[in-house]
Amino acid sequence: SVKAVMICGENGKFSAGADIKGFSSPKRRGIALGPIVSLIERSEKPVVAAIEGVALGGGLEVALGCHYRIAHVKARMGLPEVTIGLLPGAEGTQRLPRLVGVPAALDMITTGKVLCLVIPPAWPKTHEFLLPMYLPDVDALFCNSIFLPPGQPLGPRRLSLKPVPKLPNMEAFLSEALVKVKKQAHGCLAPELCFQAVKAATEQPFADGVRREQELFNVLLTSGQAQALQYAFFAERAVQKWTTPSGASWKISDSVSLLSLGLGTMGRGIVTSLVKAKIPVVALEQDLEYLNMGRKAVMFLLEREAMKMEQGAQTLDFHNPARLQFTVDFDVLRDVDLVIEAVFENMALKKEIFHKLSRICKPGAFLCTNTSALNINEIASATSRPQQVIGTHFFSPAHVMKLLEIIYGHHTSPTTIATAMQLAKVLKKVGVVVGNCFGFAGNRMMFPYAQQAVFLLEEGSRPEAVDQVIEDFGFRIGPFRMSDLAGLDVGTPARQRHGHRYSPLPDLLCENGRFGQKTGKGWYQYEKAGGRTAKPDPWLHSFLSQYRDTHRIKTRFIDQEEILERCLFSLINEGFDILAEGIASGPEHLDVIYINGYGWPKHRGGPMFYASTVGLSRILAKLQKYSEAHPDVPGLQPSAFLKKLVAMGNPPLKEWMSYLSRPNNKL
Ligand SMILES: C[C@H](O)[C@H](C)C(=O)SCCNC(=O)CCNC(=O)[C@H](O)C(C)(C)COP(=O)([O-])OP(=O)([O-])OC[C@H]1O[C@@H](n2cnc3c(N)ncnc32)[C@H](O)[C@@H]1OP(=O)([O-])[O-]
Repeated sequence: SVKAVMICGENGKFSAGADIKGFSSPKRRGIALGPIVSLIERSEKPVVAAIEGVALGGGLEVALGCHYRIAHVKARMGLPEVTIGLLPGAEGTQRLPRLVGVPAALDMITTGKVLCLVIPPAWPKTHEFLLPMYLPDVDALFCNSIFLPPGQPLGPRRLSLKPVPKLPNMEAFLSEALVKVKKQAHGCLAPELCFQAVKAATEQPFADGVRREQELFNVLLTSGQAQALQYAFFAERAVQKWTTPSGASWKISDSVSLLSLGLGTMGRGIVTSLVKAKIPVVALEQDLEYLNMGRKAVMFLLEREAMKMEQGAQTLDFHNPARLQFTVDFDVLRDVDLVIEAVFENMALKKEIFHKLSRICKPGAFLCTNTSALNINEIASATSRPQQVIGTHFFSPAHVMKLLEIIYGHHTSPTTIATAMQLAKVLKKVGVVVGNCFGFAGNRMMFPYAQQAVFLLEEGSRPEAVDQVIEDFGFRIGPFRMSDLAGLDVGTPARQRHGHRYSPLPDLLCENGRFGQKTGKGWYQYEKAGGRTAKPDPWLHSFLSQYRDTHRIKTRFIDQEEILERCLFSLINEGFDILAEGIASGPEHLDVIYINGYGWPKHRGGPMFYASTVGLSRILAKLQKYSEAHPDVPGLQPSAFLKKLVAMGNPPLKEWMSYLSRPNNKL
């Protein structure tokens, strides 16, 4: 008597796919999802997938095995397996191309993009995928089952029986698509294997394609990259549940409307970020000249962002003064809930501004500083409300980079921290709460890394050699290309004197007018000032050899392993000190910071996860070797916490913090 079967989710969600936690456990439980999807498809009764909320991964694959799919207009669908180092393993790589064609299927599966329904006016009702049906009451739909004309044969509704739509130039299309997939993978395996699975659908019958899909899935499942990406998935969620040594925790939060202050490079990106998040903003500059320059830059960025937004998605309303206003008048700050200061990295200037803010802003207003390293407590001491002062360290370009490092001072209240975390969420950024020290967490780990890179030049290497090793590891950009991009005159590595080795190389280049891309030469040479194409520079090579002669530095050939280890292990070493001091509350926090703020390759999980895969004993042994060779470089002396973990038998990353009796919190 059954007329049709309806598969739907609960709580307004269809399904987010397989339980990712299940993949990391060696003994994966239960039978595979693929055969279940095929069983659904073989049903003699019509099966309809009623999609609300999300249909992701295995969830969408179940829907593809149904004969009909109907979706709520706000439903979101995708096959995001590639983002966790896998591929759709329930026959999705074979069914999706049969439904939407190879180009669309490849795009979805190799990028993991999640699609919203964009309902064009003249929606072709025959195109049943993403059929825009409201589901006010799934049961009513079920009773009516209005979609299923009686007696319609189910054969044509079974995607596995449908041929993959042909392309006139399939071979050429696929080879071009493969080049693009490889280019965007940056060393990550999954995108290319996703491509291979979809390619199999164009060449083999369904059953053979499914076998090929399973082979490729199993290769990825056991790859270290899948474990690293799944670790990063949960780490990004773990950092939302922040706590501080003083006992503040994530369970409280507040809403904000806000004003940003200062329109330097960072300020422009921050304003753009806020306007994109539909937060009313007033941008304030020191004088009209700077204000007009800043306004022009912000409007340019916003025009570009508006063009990038999907057609039909909400537009950016930034011509409306109620949404975005520019001024030089400090008095405008009276009514705002939150201020973000983004002026020059000068403590005296920041204290002067915070003193002024403290007098002008309403009592409940939060005062945030975008400083990248300066002492939050000292800035807060210039106000009468230190409990409402916090660091909100954006990363350049602020409207693109996902990381927002949130730094609490000694007096910062839990509500202030929670409000800053809420701001990160509203800006669709990843907020990470850390303690106050020079360089906080991210930059503090970056100092020894950048310092080692320059020392390697002194000892015989070249910028292009160091950058090559770091970029082959998976970083988008090596330390010297980064330094040229940021400008050598901006924040050179922390100079350590008092008997500790330091390198004047960056300053000497500046004295030679070599600031990087902005002057057309720095560690590399460029086609022109502002040029982007870095070319090795013979001038620099001879400058380095003269420099070595002057300082009587005996040069030697430095192999790739030493370059990688001295840069990354010194960064990781600093991370262990940061954990021991309670500046960060767990290794996941440092990994999320590096993945989202410094371009650490996500498929390697982050510096601390990477350390756990290399093995702490190996890292300790290498640091001991390098610090014996360079006794005047503190950054290479192994962290006491690292030594303790090795002495305790290399516990897994999840247990590291339990070995800290009580972090000697410096706050
Ligand atoms: C066979 C098949 O081919 C293959 C092999 C697969 O199917 S592989 C799996 C493919 N599916 C995915 O990749 C989807 C991943 N999830 C998401 O994209 C998002 O979660 C979301 C669905 C869009 C909701 O976002 P949200 O912002 O509203 O909440 P949240 O904070 O992200 O998540 C809320 C809580 O749910 C947890 N969670 C979410 N998705 C999960 C999943 N797939 N597995 C395990 N836990 C998950 C998450 O850790 C958090 O836990 P806690 O921190 O609260 O303890």
